[in-house]
Amino acid sequence: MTDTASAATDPGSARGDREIVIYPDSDVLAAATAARLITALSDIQATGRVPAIALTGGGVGTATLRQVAASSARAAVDWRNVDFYWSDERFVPEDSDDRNAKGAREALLAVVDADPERIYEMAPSDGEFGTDIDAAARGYTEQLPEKFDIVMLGMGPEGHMASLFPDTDAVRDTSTGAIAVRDSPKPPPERISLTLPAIRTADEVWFIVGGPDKAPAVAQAVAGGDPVALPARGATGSRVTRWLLDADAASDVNAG
Ligand SMILES: O=C1O[C@H](COP(=O)(O)O)[C@@H](O)[C@H](O)[C@H]1O
Repeated sequence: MTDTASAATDPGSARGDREIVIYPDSDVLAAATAARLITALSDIQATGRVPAIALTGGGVGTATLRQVAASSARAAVDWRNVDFYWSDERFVPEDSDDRNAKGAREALLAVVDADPERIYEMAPSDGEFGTDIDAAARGYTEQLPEKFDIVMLGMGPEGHMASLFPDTDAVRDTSTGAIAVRDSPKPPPERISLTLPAIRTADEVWFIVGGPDKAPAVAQAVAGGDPVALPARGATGSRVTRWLLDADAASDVNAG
């Protein structure tokens, strides 16, 4: 524990370890997560492997990528040898500002000159599958790695992560792949998402969550329970699940 962050590890959690790290605000959360990401990717590359990572959209998720791009330590990573996937995507035209991939490209991938052959974007609605969202989801499933090293996730105030929302067919899906989501309560309605089993192939799952509106869902997620009611409960890494929080998002966990 330091004066800027506190950490707790729960080795008794059902699947892998769980770590909760609390940062004073969302800027520090993004900067510290960027540093963590650079170190994690560089460590995997040091073993001779190409890391497979699933990126997230969302406010703090994209801010984290900007912080990676701004860091001089980013030179520790060979960015041409990282496989980039997404945990979810909005099924809209490629140039739409709603695209998580567009945000990631602008924030990081274009800056570090990532290898286009290693950037696995979910198809847009004007891409190779046209408006056939099921075909687009199947196409993505075929591209997925056997397992991820790291899956990065944001979380909504109602506990959704990726594009798996409470009490939906999507969060109940037991396939290991990507699926079409047609009725997202958060716009835009059409999305593609990794399923819970696909997320759970990851060695490490990182939730990156900031803001007071997320506090109740964070507390409910870390307390455990039914993932159908609160999808974030079901997203766990086989080695570790990290909850990387700002103080506002963690406020109900502290109160507990
Ligand atoms: O719609 C989405 O929302 C979540 C959370 O976004 P945030 O801005 O509230 O942090 C995000 O993780 C997901 O990728 C995105 O599609």
